[in-house]
Amino acid sequence: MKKILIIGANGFTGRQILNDLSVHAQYKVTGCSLHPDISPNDVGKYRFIETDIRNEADIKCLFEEVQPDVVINCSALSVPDYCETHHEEAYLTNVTAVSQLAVFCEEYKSRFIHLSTDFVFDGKMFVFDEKINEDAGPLYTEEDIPAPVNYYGYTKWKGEEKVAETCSSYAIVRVAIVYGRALPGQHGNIVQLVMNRLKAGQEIRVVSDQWRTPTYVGDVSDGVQRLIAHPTNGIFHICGVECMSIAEIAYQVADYMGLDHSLIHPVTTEEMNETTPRPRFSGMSIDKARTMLGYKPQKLKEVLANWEHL
Ligand SMILES: NC(=O)C1=CN([C@@H]2O[C@H](COP(=O)(O)OP(=O)(O)OC[C@H]3O[C@@H](n4cnc5c(N)ncnc54)[C@H](OP(=O)(O)O)[C@@H]3O)[C@@H](O)[C@H]2O)C=CC1
Ligand SMILES: Cc1cn([C@H]2C[C@H](O)[C@@H](COP(=O)(O)OP(=O)(O)O[C@H]3O[C@@H](C)C(=O)[C@@H](O)[C@H]3O)O2)c(=O)[nH]c1=O
Repeated sequence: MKKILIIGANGFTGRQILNDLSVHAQYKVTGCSLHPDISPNDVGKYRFIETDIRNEADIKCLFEEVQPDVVINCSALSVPDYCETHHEEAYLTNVTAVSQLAVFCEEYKSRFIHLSTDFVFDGKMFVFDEKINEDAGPLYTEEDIPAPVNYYGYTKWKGEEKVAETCSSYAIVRVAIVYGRALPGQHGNIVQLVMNRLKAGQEIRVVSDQWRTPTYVGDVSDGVQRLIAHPTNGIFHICGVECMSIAEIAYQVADYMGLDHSLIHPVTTEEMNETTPRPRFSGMSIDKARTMLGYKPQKLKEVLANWEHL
């Protein structure tokens, strides 16, 4: 039986992976997070340990206790606006703590699966004109060199580097705009936000010039499970297959859920006046994951069609 340790198990992605893995008899799953178990109903299927990964002594106890074969790190300070104004805190969680986890993974011979982001890219290699906007152009591959435009992206890139230089067995899993149904107490996502606003008859402004490859949270979990079974080293883009603007995401939500289109107001990044810079384009190619892992994510409309059963 493989002993799996999921860090950040109260988070949106971490909880999905925790729930999915704990139903499999071949895994003995431990979830760990900073705060108490967000949904303790499923106790018995997994163990839960409260730990602060910024504290080296806590990590040591955790590894000693769990003796993990695989560590899946879904913890992070994951709000770009917060990281932009809290550099020290962001570096501590997204880089220093990750580096410590990597050292312990090496000591305990654990495979380290570490989640990262499309925000390591700046989008500047793409020329934006009418034609390319229609067909978002080439996608970033795992070989492309990061050049983050915000501090969150910088810390995630540095975290990736620590994992790659320390671990003998590792996978870096880059995801983007992770969506699905969040639990109360978890942060939401743009798909859920649009749905809630439109259902309530409220207007929403959405950027029409930021292109992403949105990722269903269940597909992240599927990709991670494939990486447990297929212990290859390196970076993997585990995201959706469709590259679309945030406005296109909003329109698909309205279309497939039968909601009012006219409440959606597309705006440019300039008009949105976001405090944190974001890459205009960060679409990632899943060719590597498709070929090496057999990864086959769902399209947004497929997830929306099944939304009530998620
Ligand atoms: N959501 C998205 O759209 C995207 C996410 N990513 C990346 O994917 C990963 C998962 O993101 P997401 O699901 O949004 O994460 P969340 O923000 O939902 O969850 C992160 C979790 O990390 C835990 N955590 C934070 N600090 C500590 C700490 N010091 N010690 C222990 N646990 C801690 C928190 O625990 P608690 O709740 O107990 O405080 C929280 O539940 C991250 O690496 C993120 O950078 C990348 C691209 C897009
Ligand atoms: C809240 C909101 C967001 N947006 C846009 C901004 C942005 O491009 C997109 C998503 O906004 P969010 O604030 O949810 O997330 P944002 O901080 O842009 O998204 C990121 O999260 C971190 C963790 C990552 O690593 C990234 O990959 C990415 O998914 O939607 C709107 O257009 N209208 C809105 O009302």
